[in-house]
Amino acid sequence: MTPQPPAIEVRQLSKQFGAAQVLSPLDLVVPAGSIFALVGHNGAGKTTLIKLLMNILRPSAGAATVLGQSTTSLSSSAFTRIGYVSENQELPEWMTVQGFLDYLRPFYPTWDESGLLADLDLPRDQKLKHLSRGMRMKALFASVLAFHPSLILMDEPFSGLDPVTRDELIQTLLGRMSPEDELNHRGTTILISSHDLAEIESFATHVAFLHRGALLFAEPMDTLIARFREVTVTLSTGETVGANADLPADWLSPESCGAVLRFVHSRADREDPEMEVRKLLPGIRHVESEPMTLRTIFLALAKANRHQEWSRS
Ligand SMILES: Nc1ncnc2c1ncn2[C@@H]1O[C@H](COP(=O)(O)OP(=O)(O)OP(=O)(O)O)[C@@H](O)[C@H]1O
Repeated sequence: MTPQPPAIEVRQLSKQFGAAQVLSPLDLVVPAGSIFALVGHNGAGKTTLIKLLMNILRPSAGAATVLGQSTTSLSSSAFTRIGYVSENQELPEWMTVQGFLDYLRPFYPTWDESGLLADLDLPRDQKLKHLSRGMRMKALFASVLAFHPSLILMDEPFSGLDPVTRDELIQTLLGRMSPEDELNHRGTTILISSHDLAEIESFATHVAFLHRGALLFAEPMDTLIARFREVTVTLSTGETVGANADLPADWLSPESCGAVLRFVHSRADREDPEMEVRKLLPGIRHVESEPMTLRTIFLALAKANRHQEWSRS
């Protein structure tokens, strides 16, 4: 089987607004068929990256392709294969939900909205301007899922939604993704930015972490989860780890209090953390290492980066 080209390929893409460098030159590959999560603090550059991919913004330097076409020259037929959902999207407020779908239908040869309004429990005759936040997001999902896009870019689609609505949207999204077929045509690719890390961890296949406009990592979710462990070391009575101890760089945010040392191991896939600790530190009484969630990994990385930035300044 021939390998599929990536759904998105970004090469040294950067963005400046005036003198402010909002995205540093970054490289990113989003495999076809993946559900790729983009995470990062407020202001990290997630929306800017998604807007560059949609050609809503022009890059300051570098280039990107989506579905094999350069973002700066996306054809109208490419847009019939790309869905875009953003929390801040403007809608034709005067239209009803059904009127909105009727308006969009002629633009998309692959349109099929059957069952969508029922699945999303959307009132077809209600005007968009009278919809609640959750209902608006459902209407947007319906308008995108109806044309079966090959690629969906989603910017914070779950922000401010209650857990039931979020779950309904995720189930509808996953239920309507096209699977890989017998000819090895990859199914739908989703790039999604979100602060809802527990939700993201439950269904994303890949994750990229943007920090102040720089890409810290991008990798499959399972390798990321395998890489990180929270380690607690209890030393024998009388032993301590000094504040200036020379600990490995991949032991993040080490904190010691008396005979207890805690840190986050960021390369636990390479070496068993318990064995490594026993080799490097004398007088160990007990070592415990716990798996981490995407949320706790994100918090540990944020803390480690903050610490690095402070110690550089
Ligand atoms: N048009 C603009 N002009 C100037 N600065 C901008 C513009 N758009 C975004 N920025 C700045 O770019 C940075 C990145 O913003 P962006 O919206 O991409 O971040 P984000 O990661 O999506 O944040 P959030 O999670 O809060 O949505 C911010 O510092 C923002 O103030």
